[in-house]
Amino acid sequence: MPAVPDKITFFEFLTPLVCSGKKTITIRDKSESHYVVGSQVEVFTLETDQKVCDIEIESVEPILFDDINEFHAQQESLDLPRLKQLIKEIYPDINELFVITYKLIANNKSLS
Ligand SMILES: CC(=O)Nc1ccn([C@@H]2O[C@H](CO)[C@@H](O)[C@H]2O)c(=O)n1
Repeated sequence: MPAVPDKITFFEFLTPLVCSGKKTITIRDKSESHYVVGSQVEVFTLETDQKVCDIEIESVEPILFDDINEFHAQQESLDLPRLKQLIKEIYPDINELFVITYKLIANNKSLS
């Protein structure tokens, strides 16, 4: 792993939201919290490892699962119950998570 991570994966079904600029945060565990503010990161689909767009990291902040709220859901472009369910599926026993905020820089494909 490079000192400054330059790649992030998302579930394929979420990548249109990331690459259209609708989804501007992701919530990850500690192992994926080492992104550096100001760095550029390539976005790939988890399932097929396809590059879909580039983002720039704007912030990385700790959060507890119980503190995830409507505001995060809006930034995720997901319903809050759906977001919490997804996070519980991905990180079943983890309470200490990180909100990674990013902005879209460039698109690889035109997503319609
Ligand atoms: C290895 C890998 O790709 N992991 C993950 C982990 C999370 N997520 C999404 O981030 C948000 C907060 O967890 C939700 O929208 C999740 O669905 C994702 O797409 N991919």
